[in-house]
Amino acid sequence: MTPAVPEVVLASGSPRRHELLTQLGVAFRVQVSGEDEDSPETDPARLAAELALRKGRSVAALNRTALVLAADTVVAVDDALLAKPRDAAENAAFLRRLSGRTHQVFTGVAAFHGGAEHAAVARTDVTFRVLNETETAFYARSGEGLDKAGGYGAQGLGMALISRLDGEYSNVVGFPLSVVIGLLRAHGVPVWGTVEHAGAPRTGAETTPA
Ligand SMILES: Cc1cn([C@H]2C[C@H](O)[C@@H](COP(=O)(O)OP(=O)(O)OP(=O)(O)O)O2)c(=O)[nH]c1=O
Repeated sequence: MTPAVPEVVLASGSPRRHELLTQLGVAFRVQVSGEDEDSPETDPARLAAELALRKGRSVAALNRTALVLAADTVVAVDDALLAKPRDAAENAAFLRRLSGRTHQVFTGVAAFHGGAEHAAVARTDVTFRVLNETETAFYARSGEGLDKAGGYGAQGLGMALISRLDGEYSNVVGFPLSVVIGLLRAHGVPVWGTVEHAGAPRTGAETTPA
């Protein structure tokens, strides 16, 4: 009996997530839930998991046989959570807050398949150089940070703001590949053309007779 390879549905509008999943050689469809991201949760790791689960749940309900993946990235500095800046002025304020210190990026990835759901969270510590006002204003005006949690993109010009990363880089840009690859393999989806079961528990709903 060969386990069936489920269709993969990515419940995310993030171009970074599309690109990273494509790079793994996974064929997938995009369906976005448009879930509202408000939550009273203040713990960043729990918030990232909760929002990823919320983003994926409604899409999973519409795609019961597929493996549905959703993600959420949360940037935390001290006790504050930095969402996507509203405008360049708020983006500059975020950068001043991050300048010369270490903050945490958490991405929750949720997987839904055969009626079961599961979320895992990755953490990366990111240290910013001390930024002067000219570079803060320049970066904020570039607009690059506006659609990104924390107000910067480590994959773009924002790379120049960072002096150190502790943890997985792909997690910072919104899709921790170690977690994603583990989830794909656990559900029998080939990564780079290879099916390699991670040994995670499989439910009857995930297998069909060959
Ligand atoms: C810190 C950081 C965040 N980001 C991005 C990743 C996410 O797309 C975004 C965080 O917002 P999210 O709410 O996690 O995701 P999204 O709104 O872009 O997409 P969707 O809800 O449809 O899945 O910030 C970067 O691209 N680079 C970075 O360095």
